Amino acid sequence: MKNFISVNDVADIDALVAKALDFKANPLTSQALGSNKRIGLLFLNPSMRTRLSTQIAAENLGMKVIVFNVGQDGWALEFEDEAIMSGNTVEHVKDAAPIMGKYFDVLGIRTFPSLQNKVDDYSELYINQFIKYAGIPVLSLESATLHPLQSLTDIITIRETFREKRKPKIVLTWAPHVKALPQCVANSFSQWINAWGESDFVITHPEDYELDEKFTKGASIELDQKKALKDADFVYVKNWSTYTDYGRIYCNDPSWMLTNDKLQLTNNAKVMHCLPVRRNVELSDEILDGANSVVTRQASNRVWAAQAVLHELLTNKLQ
Ligand SMILES: NCCC[C@H](NC(=O)CCC(=O)O)C(=O)O
Ligand SMILES: NC(=O)OP(=O)(O)O
Repeated sequence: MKNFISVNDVADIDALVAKALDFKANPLTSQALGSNKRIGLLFLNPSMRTRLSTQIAAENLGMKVIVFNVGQDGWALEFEDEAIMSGNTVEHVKDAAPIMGKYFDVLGIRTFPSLQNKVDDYSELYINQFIKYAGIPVLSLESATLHPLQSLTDIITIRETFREKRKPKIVLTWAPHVKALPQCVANSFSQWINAWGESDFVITHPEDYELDEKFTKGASIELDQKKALKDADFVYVKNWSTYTDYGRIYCNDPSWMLTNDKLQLTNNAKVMHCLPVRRNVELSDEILDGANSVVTRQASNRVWAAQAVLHELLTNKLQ
């Protein structure tokens, strides 16, 4: 694995999940691999779980870690090639990234979409510019359209929670929110679950909230949430803003929020969410505090996902 930007960088999802679960059982088995290696974690946007879990994962592998809140503490970066930098941006990624490539062995980057310009966001300009100019492996800590460390964690959590021989039914359901949020968690979850191919996968959302087909192709789309939830083994709850008419809130119908009543339709489903979550807007207290929620387990698995991926990046780098 050269970079970790999407599921397309993964040769074998099940093998990566197995590696993560091995690290969960024995966190410190590969301390020598990362010794004398340094990772830089660049945040252009806020983060709690990704920031902490990736640091812990890197330390478990013996790496040194520097976290840099570029968005807050660094010079404002320019990403457009041939830009005339007479505005607010101070330093071009073309100048900054090669320096980071000298300071670090691996570079992690967290960016969000603007939700203003679909073409720009979906071109993944920021992360691609870092890949182009840093010259070292780049790890997505969530980008404009995808969140691969989250999705790997989600599959790890499903794998360790579901013990039956048959394929689980997994439902990704849209939920209400007060803000226009990125599509990245939903895109990425769809992309990974489809590539994994080990489930009956259904996506449910209000009309006009369809995601980019590039990620959802292979899933069944069911606009009736109650029908979709029937016999589900896992319900993944997430808000996203509209994709087609980009970055808008068309619906804020509170009846889309998952409640215990709706959970009755499922096969006693485990409920998942990437977090952070707005309680009693996106997900009810009764679900989050109830026995079916696995959100804390899911977030704790972020360490093992990051550790498995860093192990792959370091192993590839040493070859
Ligand atoms: N890193 C995981 C999720 C990040 C982002 N959530 C947010 O921006 C929440 C903001 C708020 O609730 O105000 C999202 O949904 O894609
Ligand atoms: N789920 C997730 O990525 O959380 P943070 O935004 O806190 O990193």
